[in-house]
Amino acid sequence: MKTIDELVGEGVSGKRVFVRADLNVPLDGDTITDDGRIRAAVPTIKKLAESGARVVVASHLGRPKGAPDPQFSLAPVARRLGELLGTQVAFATDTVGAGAKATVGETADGGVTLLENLRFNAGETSKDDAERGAFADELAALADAYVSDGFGAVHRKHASVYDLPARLPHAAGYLIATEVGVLKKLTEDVKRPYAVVLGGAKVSDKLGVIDHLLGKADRLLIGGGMAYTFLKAKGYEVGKSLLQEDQLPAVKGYLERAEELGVEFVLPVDVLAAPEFPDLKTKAPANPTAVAADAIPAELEGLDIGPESRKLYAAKLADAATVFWNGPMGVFEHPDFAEGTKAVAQGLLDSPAFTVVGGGDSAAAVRQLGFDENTFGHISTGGGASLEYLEGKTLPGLAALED
Ligand SMILES: Nc1ncnc2c1ncn2[C@@H]1O[C@H](COP(=O)(O)OP(=O)(O)O)[C@@H](O)[C@H]1O
Ligand SMILES: O=C(OP(=O)(O)O)[C@H](O)COP(=O)(O)O
Repeated sequence: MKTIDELVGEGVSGKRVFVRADLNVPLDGDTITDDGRIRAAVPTIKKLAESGARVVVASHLGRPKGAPDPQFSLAPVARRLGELLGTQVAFATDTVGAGAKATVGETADGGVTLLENLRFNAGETSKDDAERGAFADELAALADAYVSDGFGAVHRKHASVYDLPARLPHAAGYLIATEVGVLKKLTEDVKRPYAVVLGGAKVSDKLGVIDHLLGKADRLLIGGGMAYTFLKAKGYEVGKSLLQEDQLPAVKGYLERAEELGVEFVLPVDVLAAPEFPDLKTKAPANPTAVAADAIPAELEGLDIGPESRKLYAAKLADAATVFWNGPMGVFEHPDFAEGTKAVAQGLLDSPAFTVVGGGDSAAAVRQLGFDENTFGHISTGGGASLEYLEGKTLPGLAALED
């Protein structure tokens, strides 16, 4: 895999260099609520601009349906990127159309242009190779070289991630190198005890990784929406909590295998529950009740781990040597359900463990809850991508960079 330094060493001055970044940031209207992914993209863009390249940056944002949709425009991101780079970032109003061609054509040596959302084009995410390839051809016409730096999207077989590097001289950017370097350590020479904390809401995406982690980790701490499928698998009632009914047999299998292998599963002993999912806009008080995890009343929904579980999870992190954490412990966006996630973040800070936090929401949670991100070993910009890497899967966007 060629590095960006090698590419720059070959000379990029005056060349159009396409940077596939992951600038998929959370937005409230057109206000960016967490700019971590934009900041993570800066070193690569800066290096190329300082080397005289005409930098063409592209990303997806959210999941629009293959056509322009103003709520997913990257315009606010262009403004923020410009502030962070300390330069004007030209924004193309489309991705490969007349607007993009004109804006890229006007980009000076050392200048930066951001294209509009890649996913405004059906070809970007198409499952049809020819349709994706045709879109990749249009993207390739805008550039002379390609730098892959959108780690959060390298697990996607999308045109800009997978097909475009085959059409241009290509290299891996600084973010890809950092992310892969840290995750590699977790797959190769992990220091033990190795604890993995899993939570969040993308339950079916994440259950698969447990199968793999059973052979790697010493301890698995389960919280967030996925905890309830485990509690149910143990025969407990979970009321109105998030439940992945079809995964119950698999989860029962994980619990049995863990016992055979001597891997410790840590599940909540109590949860904070409420009759309704909280209003995340008004943040109106939700009046949660702490209830035992083996008897959640039928009319309640578990929305965070409870106070006893917070102590338990902190204790299980205190003597770990390595921790990987993906997914918040509760609906942290509402203050009534943020304490579990805070307790895990604090537990990691109090522990001597080398800590990797992965995932868009997990990283945002750490920052939004007031923690200094620099005190964590590594905050990954990719949730799904880091989990799939740890699973040992071939990530399309990384495979495409190999020659
Ligand atoms: N008990 C729960 N029930 C429903 N949603 C939950 C629960 N716990 C956490 N969540 C939600 O999970 C979301 C984050 O999940 P996910 O996208 O899987 O994490 P990440 O982006 O870090 O990989 C948050 O928006 C949070 O509100
Ligand atoms: O937010 C992302 O992934 P993550 O929530 O797994 O960290 C990436 O930008 C990928 O987005 P996608 O899951 O819509 O392909």
